[in-house]
Amino acid sequence: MKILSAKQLAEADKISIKKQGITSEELMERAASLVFEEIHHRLENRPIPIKIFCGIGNNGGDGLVIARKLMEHDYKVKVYIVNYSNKRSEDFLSNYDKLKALSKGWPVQLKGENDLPELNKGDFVVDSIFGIGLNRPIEGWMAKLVNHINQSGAFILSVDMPSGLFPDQAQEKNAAIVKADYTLSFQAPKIAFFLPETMDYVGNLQILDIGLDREFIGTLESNHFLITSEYARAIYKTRNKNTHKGDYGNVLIAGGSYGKIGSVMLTATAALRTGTGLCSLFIPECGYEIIQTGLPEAMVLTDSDSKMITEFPVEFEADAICFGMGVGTDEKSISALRNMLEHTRNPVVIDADGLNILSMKNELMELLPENSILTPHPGELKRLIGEWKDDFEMLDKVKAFSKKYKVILVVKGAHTCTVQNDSVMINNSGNPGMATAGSGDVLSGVITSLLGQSYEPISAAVLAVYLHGAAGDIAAKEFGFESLLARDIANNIGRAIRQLFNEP
Ligand SMILES: NC(=O)C1=CN([C@@H]2O[C@H](COP(=O)(O)OP(=O)(O)OC[C@H]3O[C@@H](n4cnc5c(N)ncnc54)[C@H](O)[C@@H]3O)[C@@H](O)[C@H]2O)[C@@H](O)CC1
Ligand SMILES: Nc1ncnc2c1ncn2[C@@H]1O[C@H](COP(=O)(O)OP(=O)(O)O)[C@@H](O)[C@H]1O
Ligand SMILES: [K+]
Repeated sequence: MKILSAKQLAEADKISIKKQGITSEELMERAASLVFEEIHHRLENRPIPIKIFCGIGNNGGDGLVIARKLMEHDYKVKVYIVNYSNKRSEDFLSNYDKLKALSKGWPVQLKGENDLPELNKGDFVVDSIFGIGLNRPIEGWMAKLVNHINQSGAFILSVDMPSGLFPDQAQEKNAAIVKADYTLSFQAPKIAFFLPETMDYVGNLQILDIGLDREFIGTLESNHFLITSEYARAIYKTRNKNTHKGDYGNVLIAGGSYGKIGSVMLTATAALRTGTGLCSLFIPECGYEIIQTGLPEAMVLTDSDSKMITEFPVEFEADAICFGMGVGTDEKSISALRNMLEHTRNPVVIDADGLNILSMKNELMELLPENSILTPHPGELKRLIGEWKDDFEMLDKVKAFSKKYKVILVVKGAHTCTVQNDSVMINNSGNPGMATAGSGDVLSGVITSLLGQSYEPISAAVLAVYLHGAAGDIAAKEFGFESLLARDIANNIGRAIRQLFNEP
């Protein structure tokens, strides 16, 4: 699904109004009615105090429509107009009149910090102050209002955007932004919903299709996409009946050191669970019995060193190679990675200490085969690309790095971003239970497996990230966040694949 900018969405509003022969007020009625329906569906006429904060632009206009519809359904509604200027939008004004006609009274006008209304824990707040029209940070008494709403303990539903959040540009530190429990956003996701510095403002996210012109949206260019299950399904390749293990890749996973053999075991388990035909590990000698006993499906080659990798079996003909988990950064292991890169033409997967080695020995970057996949978490990423001042600069630096070295970066996090050149594919599956040791090792195994099964490198990365998160979600249903182990993610990859086809 395309992630669109505020400018593109405003354009799509305009074009849709024209093509559908409707007024902007009718479009507002349509969009806000969908929000009303979501609220009505959840509250089921319970007498919860609903407090709606409306700005004076079109986001505020949405709030007025929502208020009117809720009143028509006998909800207990109080409307506050955040009256920061006299420039009310036309559609705000006509809905203001409609609301007045219905309620026979005036909404409460807020004009300064002395007007902040009482809010209680059990209240249901609708935040309709600013949407995608925000063009500067919220300041002065309105910032105090935002903090007042945030500290109230009320349930907060934001309409289109949490007010104060820029959809597609960097935010000032300590900016006043509504911290929503739930955001109902119109038509397309906005990038700020997924970036580490701003995702917490959004709460649960739902995108409402307000029926903007599909043809026009199809023509809009965006470098940013949200990975959906439909997209993952389209990438996935089914198996023929007439087939054998040789059709599903022979992968080689090189890693581990004394005390860290578990990492490669997790990677290999995940590769096998993702369908790899033949899985071999290259590990220091100390891991031989551990792997042969713990994972009989895998084959093992050992280094001459008992505790770390010092060489690479360059004669091994692998369909995909993964290097790095648990390796350490000893000079001897660095030469093992150099040796591997000097003898490999196909894209490889580099994770963990493999990435740390690349950061230490920049010249090795030049040896990476085109379209190799690097899977840094934020700490490893900093070592690779240096510090960044905000998430947008981070994305720019990652894009530049991808172009310079012709590699794919999988920037891991709550919403993992897979970056190739200028394009960013954002993942929405997964959960906080996956913040546990070894879950990154599992992801590398899934990616390597798909690479070995002849998926295009970018498809392997994107599908793997999606399935890894979906498998984590299935595992969390069984174990809860706290008990989830990395191996549970690997063991649920099959269920995540079946779920793509609604076969739980
Ligand atoms: N016909 C349409 O265009 C539709 C618009 N919709 C709603 O309209 C919203 C966008 O409306 P608007 O463009 O009117 O913008 P907003 O309602 O988001 O903001 C209103 C105006 O406030 C001013 N402003 C921005 N930041 C400010 C700040 N920090 N302090 C003080 N003033 C500030 C700007 O001049 C801005 O245009 C969407 O988010 C959505 O909720 C929906 O009703 C769908 C249809
Ligand atoms: N809150 C979260 N939501 C979704 N996914 C998460 C979350 N926390 C961690 N993950 C996923 O778990 C993995 C963690 O990887 P990493 O930090 O390398 O762990 P390790 O080094 O222990 O293997 C990544 O794929 C990341 O996207
Ligand atoms: K809002």
